[in-house]
Amino acid sequence: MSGASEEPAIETRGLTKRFGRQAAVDNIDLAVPRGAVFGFLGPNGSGKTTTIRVMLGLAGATAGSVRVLGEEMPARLREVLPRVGALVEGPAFYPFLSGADNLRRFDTADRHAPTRTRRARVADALERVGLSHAAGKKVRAYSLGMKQRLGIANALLMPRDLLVLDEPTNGLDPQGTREVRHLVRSLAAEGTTVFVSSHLLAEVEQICTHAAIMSAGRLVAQGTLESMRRSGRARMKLTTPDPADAGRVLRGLGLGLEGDGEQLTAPLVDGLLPEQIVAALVAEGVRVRGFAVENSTLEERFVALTGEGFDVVQ
Ligand SMILES: Nc1ncnc2c1ncn2[C@@H]1O[C@H](COP(=O)(O)OP(=O)(O)OP(=O)(O)O)[C@@H](O)[C@H]1O
Repeated sequence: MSGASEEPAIETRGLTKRFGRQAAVDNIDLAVPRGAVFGFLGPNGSGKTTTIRVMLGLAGATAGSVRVLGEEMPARLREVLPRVGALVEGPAFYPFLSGADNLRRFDTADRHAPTRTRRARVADALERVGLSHAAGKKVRAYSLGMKQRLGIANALLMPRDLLVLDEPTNGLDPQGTREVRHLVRSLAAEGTTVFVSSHLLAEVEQICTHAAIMSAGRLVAQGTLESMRRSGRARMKLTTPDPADAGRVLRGLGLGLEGDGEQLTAPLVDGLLPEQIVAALVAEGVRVRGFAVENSTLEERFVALTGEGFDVVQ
């Protein structure tokens, strides 16, 4: 049993989904560890939603395999889905029913959900997403953000081992975004694995432990946030009143300089330690006022891997 619990929460092997000749998802091997908050990043159209749909059995794969919570999908769909909460393309709510009544309807349709505790379950889910005050309001009067949160409440009606959220903060105002972030953190603290797709880098940096980057249907990077930052090239940053001399020394060490004036930066190169750079500068009489080594940011990694800029809205 312990072996099973150590299997990744989601694992794909060679997963491919074609629409005609286009591979929307192209041979991806994704591994989402249990307990992770996993950010699934990529520009629009890179294949995130298609991957999620195939993962959840909403669409069939052209090739490859998917395991969710240690079970083969879609063969074990009926066993797996009750353990998975999902928000994909917003569920269809009845606009003329209240938020609470809509959740009750979804809960009624779930054969695993006991009737006796329905009322409390719905109230709890609404409270978790900050919608208690609007429980009795008709959904047609909800803002987009409120509908989004109601969708998450729906995914949270029953305890879940895995929560899959496709762009959960789309359309949310800053307050709503903060609430969703807070919610994701508290779910993770309770041990739920959260898989969240996003094109918002800041969001992923703030809440995720792991991330993967999609580009044109391919998985171009995945791992812990730390490892993704590390795998980019670190840079040195020098402040000196002697930029001309410093430039000469740094170029002599094989560093490609950027910047001018008193601030010089350069990507570090293999086999040259920061302390060796400082020693060489000092030996040549360059006055070092400041010296720092900075890891690449996730944004730099993303741009380097996908060739696209990133929407860094908070
Ligand atoms: N049902 C479909 N039929 C044909 N092509 C599709 C279909 N669904 C998606 N695609 C195409 O597959 C590619 C990947 O789309 P997908 O929606 O998975 O990307 P995404 O990364 O989720 O982007 P977005 O954030 O815009 O939803 C796109 O080029 C899209 O046009």
